[in-house]
Amino acid sequence: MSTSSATAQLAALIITALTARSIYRLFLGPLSKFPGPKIAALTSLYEAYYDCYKDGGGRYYIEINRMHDEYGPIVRINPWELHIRDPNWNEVYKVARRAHKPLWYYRFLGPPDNAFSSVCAESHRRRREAINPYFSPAAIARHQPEVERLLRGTEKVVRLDDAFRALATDGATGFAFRKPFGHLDSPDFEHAGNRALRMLGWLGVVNRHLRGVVLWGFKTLMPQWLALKINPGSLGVRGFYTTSLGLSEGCAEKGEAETDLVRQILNSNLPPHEKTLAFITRESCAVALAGTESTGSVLSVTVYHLLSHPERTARLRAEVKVAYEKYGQPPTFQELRELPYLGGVVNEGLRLDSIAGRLPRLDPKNDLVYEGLVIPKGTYISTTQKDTHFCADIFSDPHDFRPERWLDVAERKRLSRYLAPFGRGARSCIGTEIALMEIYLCLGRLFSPEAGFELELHDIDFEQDVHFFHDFFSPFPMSTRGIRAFVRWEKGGVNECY
Ligand code: HEM
Repeated sequence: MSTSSATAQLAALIITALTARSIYRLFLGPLSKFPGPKIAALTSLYEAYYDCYKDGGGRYYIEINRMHDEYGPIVRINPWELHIRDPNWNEVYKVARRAHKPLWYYRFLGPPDNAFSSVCAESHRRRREAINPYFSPAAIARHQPEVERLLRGTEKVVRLDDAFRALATDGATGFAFRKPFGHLDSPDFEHAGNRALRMLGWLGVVNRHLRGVVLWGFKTLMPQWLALKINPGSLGVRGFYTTSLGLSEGCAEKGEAETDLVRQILNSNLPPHEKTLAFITRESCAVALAGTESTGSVLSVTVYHLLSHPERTARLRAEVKVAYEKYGQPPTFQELRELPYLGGVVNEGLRLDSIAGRLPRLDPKNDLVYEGLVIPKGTYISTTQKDTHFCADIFSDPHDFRPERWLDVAERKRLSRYLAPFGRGARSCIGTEIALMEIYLCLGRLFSPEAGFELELHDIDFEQDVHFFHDFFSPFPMSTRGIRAFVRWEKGGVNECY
């Protein structure tokens, strides 16, 4: 057979296979009965366009919302996934369902070799059980002095979003390795590294669509000079892993009595091949990364909203002051948690910010039902917390930051049912209490009578600099200008902050 006829046959074969796949996806497959645009049912390139390119990427959530407006509460958003926009439906996240996470979507995190990105419920259960004791109430309480120590560094605020990301990074790494990375000590709060995390978010989304090639190439093949040219903070991203590796090594060499995440994993029942240094580093790195952008972003947005409502800041200051007087010393995390107005502030911050991405799952064994429609087992199905958090039927004027909505006890009970910033079910956030501790202590100290300084926002455009625009799983605003403020020290003097 000549080369040209072999090529023609191969081309004919590919065209036939693609045509057969298209007919199956559009007319014969089990998802063909669900509403949604044909183009999304036909190819995932439609999603890839919004995720990787449109308006800088991370914009498929806007298109998904448009689809819901047109087609109703359940839509087919790609060839294999249904999305539901209904605050009262969370069937797939129930613990008893033991749903899996789809590999293709969670590729934004790299290989599925840690609790966060584990694909099947069984391997997740094993890995989560291994690290769970390290997140016990006693462990969280032990972490409070470390967070307190870190907070003393927040007095030298430069750019608020960088400062809060540095605090979150040091909080999460200090928890995992018992030794923070030290980002709060950096004069600009590791600004370049924070920028790089944003790029990593976008790369992760591209990685999802290119079957994992991007992150692998970035980590292993790309020379350092090129990575630096593309983004000066790239070293920060690589540094995140190499610093974690060094700290994991150090932890592993310490005595058995030591308490850190590495020692916890070494003492667990995981099989030996999941206790290698590389494996442990990826698990602890995943924990640290999961706690970095999320908490940093929530704190930034919450403080922005407080500072842009002076009457709310004043109310918070007054409440915190009374607590200082009551306890005669800085209130602890648990004491701050009792403050109703601060509680409303934290809930509003978590509602307006937190994770941006949809959270897909699949139940491999059982069909699901939505409003009489049977969703066949093995179908990827997702909901997005933000749809509920911004649902006007539940949270009136949902885009407003309004801590007062949480003050009435009965109303708080109703609203709490719909607030799920940390996800739901067996795969919900293991770091919830650490995140809350950092947020409560940070706000409690920043707006305390002993803070020693006041903050004033400087040249901020809400739509550009604060409002969630890109879904790189974590939410990112349109611009990279950050949240800037003047720091007015009580003893006089002003530091302008960028
Ligand atoms: C405000 C801050 C935070 C928010 C909003 C948040 C939110 C979430 C959400 C929604 C998930 C579920 C993701 C999914 O279903 O795919 C998750 C998982 C996770 N989070 Fe967080 N998180 C925060 C802080 C933290 C912190 C401080 C840590 C650790 C120090 C952490 C560690 C993790 C880990 C390890 C998982 C995976 C759990 C598993 O699959 O078993 N998070 N987080």
